[in-house]
Amino acid sequence: MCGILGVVVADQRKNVASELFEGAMFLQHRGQDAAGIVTSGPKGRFYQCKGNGMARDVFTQSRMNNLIGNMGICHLRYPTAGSSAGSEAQPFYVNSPYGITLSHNGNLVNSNELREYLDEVVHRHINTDSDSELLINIFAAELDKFNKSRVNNGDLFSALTGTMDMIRGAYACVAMLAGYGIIGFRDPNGIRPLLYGERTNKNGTTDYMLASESVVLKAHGFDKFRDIKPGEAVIITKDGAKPEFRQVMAPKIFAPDIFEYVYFARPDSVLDGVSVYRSRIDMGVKLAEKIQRSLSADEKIDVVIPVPDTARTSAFQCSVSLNVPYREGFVKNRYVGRTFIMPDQQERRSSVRRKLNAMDSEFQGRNVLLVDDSIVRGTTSKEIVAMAREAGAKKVFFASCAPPIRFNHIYGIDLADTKALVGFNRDEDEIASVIGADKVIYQDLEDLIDCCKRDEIQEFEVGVFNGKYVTGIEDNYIQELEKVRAQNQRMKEYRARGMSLDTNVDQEFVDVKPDVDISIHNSGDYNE
Ligand SMILES: O=P(O)(O)OC[C@H]1O[C@H](OP(=O)(O)OP(=O)(O)O)[C@H](O)[C@@H]1O
Ligand SMILES: NC(=O)CC[C@H](N)C(=O)O
Ligand SMILES: [Mg+2]
Repeated sequence: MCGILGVVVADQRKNVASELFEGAMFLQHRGQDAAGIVTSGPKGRFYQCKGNGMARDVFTQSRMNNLIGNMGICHLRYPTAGSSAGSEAQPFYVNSPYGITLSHNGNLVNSNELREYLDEVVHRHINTDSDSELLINIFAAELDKFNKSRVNNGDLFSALTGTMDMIRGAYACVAMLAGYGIIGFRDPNGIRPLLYGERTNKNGTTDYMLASESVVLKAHGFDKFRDIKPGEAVIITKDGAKPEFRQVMAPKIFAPDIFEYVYFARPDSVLDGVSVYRSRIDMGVKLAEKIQRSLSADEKIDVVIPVPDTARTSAFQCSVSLNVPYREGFVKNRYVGRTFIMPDQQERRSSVRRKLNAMDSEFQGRNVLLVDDSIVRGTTSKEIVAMAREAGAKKVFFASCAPPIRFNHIYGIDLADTKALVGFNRDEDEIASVIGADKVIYQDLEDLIDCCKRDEIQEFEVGVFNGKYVTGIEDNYIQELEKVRAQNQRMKEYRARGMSLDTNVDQEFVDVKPDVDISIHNSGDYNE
């Protein structure tokens, strides 16, 4: 689940790069694997800086100095399709037609079909395994159909209609046309979030921002903001004209991904009118009710302890509702990022202990209720339960604000293959025994939906819990996804064992891209 951002400032002499960098810091939790900025400056030229790593590592001062122009877009990547190769870092760029660059959050679920079309019908070269590269090329091919030396807003909107007719899946995007402006659009189910905001300058001019989460807009003074609607697009030109909005595709069932509220988004964001913080408070209330129904009289809880960081809001409310003391029994190392979105399982496992440390005083001789937002692979929960026992806990109950995750997430959250999910083919007692807890208590799906539901949103994308995906998927999509994930994983292990691909080529790796590959326009390398 990536973070995307776009800014156009009215003052044409100003460089927008530093504002994009600061905005990226507010979206870092959405993607830690790669970061990129592209700006558009004089003569309609693009200036790019991107590569693997966190924003602060990729966007060094000297690189930032080279990013000129009063408009630009940014991307924080958490790979969910293809690999984590440097060449798949975004924004993507195509030079024809007009020079387009694009940042994508989400996943396309008809990649095979699109790849075939791009190759056989419109003859466009695809250089990576990324679905986002397919998306930018489909948009470029649609724009090409006008065969004009210059396009206008109407053409761009029509090309987006053509693009949305072809692509299937989840997508919130910010694109930029060289020397022209930035474009935001969101899939017709509104699965992934995207907001638009305005900031009025002292001289009466207006700056514009597009971002994945409201927290960026607020922090940067874009205080007039709203969500882009499902199937809607906006074009913000660099000349200061009033932005134009258009419904480029009729909206379908409005079904934002519920996982944004469970785990992904920052608590201080409001997405599609729903406060992430409030929804997590409500999750704590409902979870407490479920816990009361699930525990017998002799299963007494002495203390509620959150699994930092995301679960803290719900855990606190849960303790209030249960009328049981709340204690921060695990201290989080603030220098370790989110473990779940790390691409490598080995790294995820060792990170849990580096990230969290148990204080014996809060566990010793007590029956503890550990509260987490979700249990995915069980990596965190297994370690956490062991740490609670090592710290002297008598009984360890484990509660999850989300229901059991039993299916793939196919819209931009790399939740692991079904077989790697601890909830796959296991009931709650079996899960408790795998993670070593005395009991596991899960939120019911209807309750979770109730916590997020508002008048305007009645449905949510909840495929990870029930296997029903709002867009449907192309045949073999999941098998293909799992195959590529497994190949990437084996490739990493293969390299970790120091085996050279040149001397010992395994047939299955022949079509897997190396971790660091080069390309012409989308190179992951950057110059100082
Ligand atoms: O079952 P697992 O595979 O371990 O995944 C679930 C855990 O991963 C996430 O935490 P993470 O450390 O990524 O982020 P956080 O600090 O925001 O809680 C999530 O909040 C759970 O704690
Ligand atoms: N998490 C995301 O939104 C990822 C976007 C895109 N599918 C990629 O892998 O780069
Ligand atoms: Mg967590």
